[in-house]
Amino acid sequence: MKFSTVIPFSIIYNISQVSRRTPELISLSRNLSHSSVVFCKNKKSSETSKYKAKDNEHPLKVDVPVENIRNFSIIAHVDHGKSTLADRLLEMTGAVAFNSGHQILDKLQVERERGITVKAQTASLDYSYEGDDKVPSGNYLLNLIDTPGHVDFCGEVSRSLLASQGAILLVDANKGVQAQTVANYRLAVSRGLVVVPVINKIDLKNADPDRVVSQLNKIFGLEEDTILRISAKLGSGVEDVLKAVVREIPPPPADVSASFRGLVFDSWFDKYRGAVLLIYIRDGFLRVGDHITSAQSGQNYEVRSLGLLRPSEEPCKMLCAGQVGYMTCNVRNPAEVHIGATFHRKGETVEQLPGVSAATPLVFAGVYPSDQSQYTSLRSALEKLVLNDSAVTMATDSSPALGQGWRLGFLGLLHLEVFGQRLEQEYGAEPVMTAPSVTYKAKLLGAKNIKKYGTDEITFSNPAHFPDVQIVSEFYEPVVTATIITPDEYLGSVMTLCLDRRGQQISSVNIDNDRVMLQFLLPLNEIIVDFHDYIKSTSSGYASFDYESSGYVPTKIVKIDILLNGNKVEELCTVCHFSRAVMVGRHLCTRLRDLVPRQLFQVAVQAVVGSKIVARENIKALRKDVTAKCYGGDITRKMKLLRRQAEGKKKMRMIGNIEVPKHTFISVLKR
Ligand SMILES: Nc1nc2c(ncn2[C@@H]2O[C@H](COP(=O)(O)OP(=O)(O)OP(=O)(O)O)[C@@H](O)[C@H]2O)c(=O)[nH]1
Repeated sequence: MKFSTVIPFSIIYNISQVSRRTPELISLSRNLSHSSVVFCKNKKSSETSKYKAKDNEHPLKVDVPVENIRNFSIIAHVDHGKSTLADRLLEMTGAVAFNSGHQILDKLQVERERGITVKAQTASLDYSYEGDDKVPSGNYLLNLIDTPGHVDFCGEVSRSLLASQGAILLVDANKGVQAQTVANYRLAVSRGLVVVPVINKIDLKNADPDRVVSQLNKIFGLEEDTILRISAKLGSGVEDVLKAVVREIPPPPADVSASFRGLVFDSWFDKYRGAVLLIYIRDGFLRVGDHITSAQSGQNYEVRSLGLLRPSEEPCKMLCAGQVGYMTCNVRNPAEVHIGATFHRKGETVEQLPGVSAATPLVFAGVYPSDQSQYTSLRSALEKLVLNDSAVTMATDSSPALGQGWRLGFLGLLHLEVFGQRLEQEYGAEPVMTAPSVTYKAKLLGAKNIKKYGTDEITFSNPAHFPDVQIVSEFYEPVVTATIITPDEYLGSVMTLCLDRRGQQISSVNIDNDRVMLQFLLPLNEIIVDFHDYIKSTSSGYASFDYESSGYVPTKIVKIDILLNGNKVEELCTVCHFSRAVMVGRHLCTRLRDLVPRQLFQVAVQAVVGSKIVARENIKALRKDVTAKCYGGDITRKMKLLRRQAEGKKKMRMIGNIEVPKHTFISVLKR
């Protein structure tokens, strides 16, 4: 069977001008052996590409039918070698030169600094397959998506899988199956993807691939002969991965002859072109100049540019069914972009493609400009960054101390940290980020209160919105099911840590001779700040941890108010479990004692729950030496001066109002 056919662009264009849905066109396009990929190449890439133009008269070529396209993601636990494998695949397929640099797809500064992937990246690769009993030889177009491994970026993995029919599941030959391996495998299988299991780092001295094979077999039921063994670093066995992708992963279920349907699964902002959308063409084709509509918002656009990522942008005039590429259509307002939206041709009605359900944010933090004059520029930076990181939710908020700002929702603490770092590095913004919190629920008492709020259950993440306990029958807090895989020897300390954090054990399974997989139900509030660090330090870095949201459970939470000299400071209040109130109160009081500037009189810092004071610190008074002018003389003279000073201070304390500078609030509120 011959796949490559060259069609002058003008023919395709003219046919489609007549009518896209006529039976003639459908049969013609089928006869053209699924003329699915039409793209132009710039001079440089056409030299390196395996798809050499058959004539130089026209820059457009038709190659690679849908049957020869493979869309796949690389999924794994953190640091199991996804980006390294992606580099090797790019090199072996000629997309980049050999040894062109480390981690080509980790483009962000934050990724290079931290050595982790935080953003899924796409690359289209050309691969010439020799053929076997299952698939014929030919030129294949492989669309690879390198995904992040950390649990906080699972939203990226989830979106990447939307545009994939298969996934390479990478497992470290030394560390074996880890918590995120389990989570990613389950996610891929639940989406109906074909999983290609690959054991990486077999070159390591203490690699034990046989043990990993038995783990994969025990946990996922994967057969030994389907598991590949490679060293992504050295490149050994990587060719087999390419072959397995072509052999095992099915082509996209695309219909070239149907009306155009495309799914937006990622986007970023370009200051010249507006929003750049990463689109998976499910059916039909899309050309520059086409008029399209977003099924989600009903808004119309004209396609300004199209292209493939190889891995840098390579413009083309057309994208066809099965392909993954980028598109710009002069979207200036980032809020118009909906990840998971289906695009179709203007005036047509199509069935929407299944999108992604929005990731549920678990951790919330306030973001405020350090100066209100920077409000507009910070808003624009936030909107652009949220466009690139659609797992973040954004709602306006205000604080008496920090002014107008936003309350942002994140998938975890690392996500929050990375977002703050990207804001600074990519947009030069230096906002104030407040301490993270979670969303609580409160069931209301009495018909009057239910009528007042319009509901019998209110939710709040901002401690300032904590309802009056008199009107609440029950509080609820979010919990997660945590999966922890740890070596036997650390089992005791890991379990102690979980129980300390109010955890309830669900299960414990031995996954091999020296590793245990634990499942715990843990309150989210207990793990958002430092749980991951503690797990790593109690297990010398060997245990891995992953979690998924498990709804809400009844709880006893209290609001801690902070009083300065008897006056309540609303912005400093916080919410915690009643058993932690004394500890949290003490911590806040100590911080304030060190941060609030000393006054001429002593100031009491108190942490109060309801009417009970749970912690107190004193900020000592500034002492003026009123006896400085008394050289020698009678002691009673000195005593008189000191007595007068003490009386004055007492008066001041009664009427004195403390001036707390803004930076003190910022230091206490921020993490
Ligand atoms: N010895 C050896 N080291 C490897 C191999 N593959 C990757 N590494 C190393 O493992 C570390 C992590 O590799 P990455 O490719 O960044 O891992 P990753 O899965 O992309 O990491 P995240 O995206 O942050 O989850 C790097 O130091 C790599 O050099 C291999 O086959 N052998």
